[in-house]
Amino acid sequence: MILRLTDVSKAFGGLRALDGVTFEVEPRTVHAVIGPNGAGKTTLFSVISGEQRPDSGRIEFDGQDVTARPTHLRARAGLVRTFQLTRPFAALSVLDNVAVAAGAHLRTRKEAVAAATEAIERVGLGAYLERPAGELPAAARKQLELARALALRPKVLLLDEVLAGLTASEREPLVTLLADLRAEGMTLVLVEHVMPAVMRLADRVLVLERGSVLAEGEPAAIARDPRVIAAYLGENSDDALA
Ligand SMILES: Nc1ncnc2c1ncn2[C@@H]1O[C@H](COP(=O)(O)OP(=O)(O)OP(=O)(O)O)[C@@H](O)[C@H]1O
Repeated sequence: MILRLTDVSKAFGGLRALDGVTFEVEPRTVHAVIGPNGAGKTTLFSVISGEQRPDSGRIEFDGQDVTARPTHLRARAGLVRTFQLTRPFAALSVLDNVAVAAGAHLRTRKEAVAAATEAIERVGLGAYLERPAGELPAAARKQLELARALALRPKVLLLDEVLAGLTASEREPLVTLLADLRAEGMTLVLVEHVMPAVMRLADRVLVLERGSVLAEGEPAAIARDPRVIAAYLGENSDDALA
């Protein structure tokens, strides 16, 4: 077990964004989190990464209780997230955007630049190293966000809708990269609406509905689960099986 949530709850006023969520992630696996809008997926990522503190419950990462640990220390230990809306420093180069992220965790600028360059090449942005991030098209910004996370050399990478807004041909290399990262030993947790990619990548799928776990299991079983079809997959469930 590399990540475990036990009975995690988080409310905003009277709204229970997370309501007693328990689940476990095995190392070297891909765990997808799906569910309708407002189900609590983003909040789940925020409490795992430490941007928000749960009201109750416990979060363990790599054998340690990190429930009260600040975000930067979780990231330094290898628990890293990406954001759905990417906000790069527009005037800085692609390299500097990633090096700034890496630099918070590495001792020297030289190490940060090396880690950043490696991550940028890995995501396929090598040709844009010196270009201002503000000039990147939307698809490349997604790659930049992924590079910022990879430069931290995560053990567990939390990916927030990294495929959203991309065309099928733009998705393809990213899906391949994620599969490669898993094969190399990284653990991935992804919030994703793109069901064919979820079905292809995920070892396990967690389904959230109104802050609670509706179902958890292997992708094929989840895609057949009548409760999941009713709550989320609906008419697209045939596509999901593809
Ligand atoms: N900071 C906040 N303050 C108040 N309510 C919030 C806050 N963050 C989230 N919520 C509410 O908590 C619920 C869960 O939101 P969350 O963003 O986690 O869902 P989601 O599954 O990520 O949705 P989506 O698929 O639309 O991104 C929603 O009803 C949302 O309006």
